[in-house]
Amino acid sequence: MRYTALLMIVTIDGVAASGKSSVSSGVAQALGVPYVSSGLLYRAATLLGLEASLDLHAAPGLLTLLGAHPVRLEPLAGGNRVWQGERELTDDLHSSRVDRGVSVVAALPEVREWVDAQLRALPEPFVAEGRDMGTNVFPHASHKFYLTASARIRAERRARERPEDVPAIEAALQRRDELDTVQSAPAPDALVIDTGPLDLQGVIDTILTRLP
Ligand SMILES: Nc1ncnc2c1ncn2[C@@H]1O[C@H](COP(=O)(O)OP(=O)(O)O)[C@@H](O)[C@H]1O
Ligand SMILES: Nc1ccn([C@H]2C[C@H](O)[C@@H](COP(=O)(O)OP(=O)(O)O)O2)c(=O)n1
Repeated sequence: MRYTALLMIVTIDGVAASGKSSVSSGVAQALGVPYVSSGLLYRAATLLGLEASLDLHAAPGLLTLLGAHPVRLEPLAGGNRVWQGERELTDDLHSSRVDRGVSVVAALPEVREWVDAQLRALPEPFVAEGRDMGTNVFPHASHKFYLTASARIRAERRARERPEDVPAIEAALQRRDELDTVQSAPAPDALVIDTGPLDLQGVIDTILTRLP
């Protein structure tokens, strides 16, 4: 573990499927700290809302559900896990159904407050990834990064994890980029990295060389 990682928050934001969680996991493992995948909490709220047949545009029903059956994020360096009581939700959070609904849920200010409160309660140090880690949730973070890549490249990468073909995934990513625009601006002090020409280790190394 790097000694200097002991009191740091590193934020890695970016667009959908730009590599945030894979890169954060690699950086966190190199630093010997956990990483925190904020999108999983938005995905968990979406999954539970869908399972309960709730209107995803209506915050009160969702918050009542989340209050009655609390969700817990387990921020491990190798991969985050999400629990609702004894039930592990992790494997159900990356379906196309959740992909389609999550931007609607993430646009609700009350749900954003629910997520932010859980994130701010986590003990430092960690690497946090999402859309607004460097702008809204941890503006005081010591090191901030923002990942981009073209929609086609992101769709090609994600096609390896989803049953749909590349054009369908690309269209869905572009739709979600638009819906997520409000909370997805890079922090002014973030280093923007185009991951298109880089492999995963290349992105991780680009970040690690900028950390103390
Ligand atoms: N630079 C890269 N080069 C090639 N594949 C990548 C790169 N970054 C991420 N990937 C792959 O792209 C997919 C999406 O990455 P992921 O980390 O899930 O993105 P995000 O968390 O931004 O949605 C994964 O299969 C991952 O292994
Ligand atoms: N800090 C965050 C993290 C995610 N979100 C929203 C935006 C995304 O559409 C969903 C899911 O995010 P996640 O990072 O898990 O998904 P992608 O891998 O980027 O497709 O949640 C957000 O609004 N703010």
